[in-house]
Amino acid sequence: MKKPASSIRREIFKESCFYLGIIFFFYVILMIALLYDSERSKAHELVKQKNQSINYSIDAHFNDISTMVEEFATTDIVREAASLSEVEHQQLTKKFGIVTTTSTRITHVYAGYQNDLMLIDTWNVPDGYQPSTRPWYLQAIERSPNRVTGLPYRDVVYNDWLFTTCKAFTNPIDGSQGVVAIDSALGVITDLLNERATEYQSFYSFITDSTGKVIIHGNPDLINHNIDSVMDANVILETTQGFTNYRYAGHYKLAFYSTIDETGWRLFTVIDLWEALEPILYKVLGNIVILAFVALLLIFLFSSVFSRKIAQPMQELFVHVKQLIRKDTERGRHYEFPDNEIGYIAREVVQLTENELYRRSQQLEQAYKEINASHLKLEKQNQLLSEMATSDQLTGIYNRYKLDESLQKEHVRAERYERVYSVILFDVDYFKRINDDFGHMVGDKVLQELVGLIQQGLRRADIFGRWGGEEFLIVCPETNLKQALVLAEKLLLKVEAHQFQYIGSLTISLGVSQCQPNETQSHVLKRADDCLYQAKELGRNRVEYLSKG
Ligand SMILES: Nc1nc2c(ncn2[C@@H]2O[C@H](COP(=O)(O)OP(=O)(O)OP(=O)(O)O)[C@@H](O)[C@H]2O)c(=O)[nH]1
Repeated sequence: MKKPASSIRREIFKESCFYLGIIFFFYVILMIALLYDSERSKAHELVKQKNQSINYSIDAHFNDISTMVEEFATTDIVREAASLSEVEHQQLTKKFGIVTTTSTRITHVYAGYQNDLMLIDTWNVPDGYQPSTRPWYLQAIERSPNRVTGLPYRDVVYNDWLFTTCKAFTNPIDGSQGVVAIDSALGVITDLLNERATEYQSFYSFITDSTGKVIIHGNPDLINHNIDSVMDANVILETTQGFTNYRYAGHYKLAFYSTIDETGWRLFTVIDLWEALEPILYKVLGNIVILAFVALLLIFLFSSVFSRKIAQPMQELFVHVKQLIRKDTERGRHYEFPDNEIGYIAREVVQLTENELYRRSQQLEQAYKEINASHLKLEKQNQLLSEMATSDQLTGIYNRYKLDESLQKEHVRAERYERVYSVILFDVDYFKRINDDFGHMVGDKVLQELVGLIQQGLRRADIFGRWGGEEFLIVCPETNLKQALVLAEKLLLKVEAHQFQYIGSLTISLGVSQCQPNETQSHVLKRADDCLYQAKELGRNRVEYLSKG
């Protein structure tokens, strides 16, 4: 039986690998999609939260300052200061100073008047300083009765960027105008902007004013530039807040922008999109490793389970059938096929195979018996043939051919060992008459009866055969003439005394001779024949011999 090219176990392993590979592939795709969505949402959420937190802080900051400015703008001593005395000026300046020192976020609190009176907390106003010409004063007058919040300008003393919140008012005494203002340092806001979101290294924020001009940015060179110089793309910021993606300096950015209510500024919070999505790669790789391990485990599990359930019974069946076909009597361990379709098929196949083998072995056995029988028959026929070749058909004793052969052997043996043997040649007297009187059939019966009678008087070692017609020869090994004569006489008397069926009595004549040294067997026979002839001549029913042997 040809060995199968593959095995069920291998097939199961291959199929498990294939299908689990497909599941693995789709799972990885799904995982990437889900992770992408989750990481993207997380990044969106974080950027938005951070943006809103900064927005609230800045808004709160300017809200406090605006409240103070509003309060100062309605306070009598502030509004009327241009009409008041130096002492009252000092009182107001002192008040401004207290506010400045109690709040770290406030740099200066001051008021400028139409008559160029300048009252400020700690700063020594230089001679000739005209507040009414300063941008903060002019803007506040221009926007009056509204407040101006967060007007950026560069501090003349420290060259720092400051934000002024200011509001114009009218002196109720003389109707002149004035502006009260509070400065807050850029540092307060940049500190807020620079607070990093721990998750993302690329995180930063910047602020533009309502016209799109950059007013606060980590890179000071970009301040006062249009938003176009910060973003490659022309982002249309029509809504008050939202997400935007853009490319800047070769990096994809994710940004959330919102409007700071108090100032009308736009606050942008930005991260590198790659940094947001990078964890996906590591998570996917990590998951792939875990999943590959799980997949291998599952493959191993599936293979072993299916192998046990399907492959093992089939393999056992394969081995079983192979053993049956090879007539391997040394069966392996006993295996109980499962009680399912496979087991059913296996048992049927085993049964069929065993039946077929039994049928074949029966056939073989039958063929073997037939061969044996014909062999026996042949042997019998051979034996018969051999018997026919050496036996006389009528009497069953040795024929002439066998007698010749036996005599020759005995002659050689006697010569070699210097031993003696004798021969007795005898013939039925007047046998022709028996044939004539009783018929040939009776003659045959008489010859058979005579042979039986003679055999009774011989030794086992004597060789007895039919010499021809009604003439018989006895070869007596280790027997000298004297002993042979005794035997011949005995046989003579025995035949004479016997009553034959159909014919009654008959006689025989015998010629006896003993082998002499250096003569041939023919000589021995010739002498016996001569003696027989002589016995016939001398009246029959007698034994004759020559005295020399
Ligand atoms: N029934 C029968 N007769 C045989 C057989 N062989 C030889 N004979 C007969 O035996 C007879 C022998 O006759 P003869 O040779 O004249 O000798 P005899 O009649 O015995 O006379 P003597 O030998 O001289 O006593 C013949 O008639 C043969 O035909 C045989 O196998 N069966």
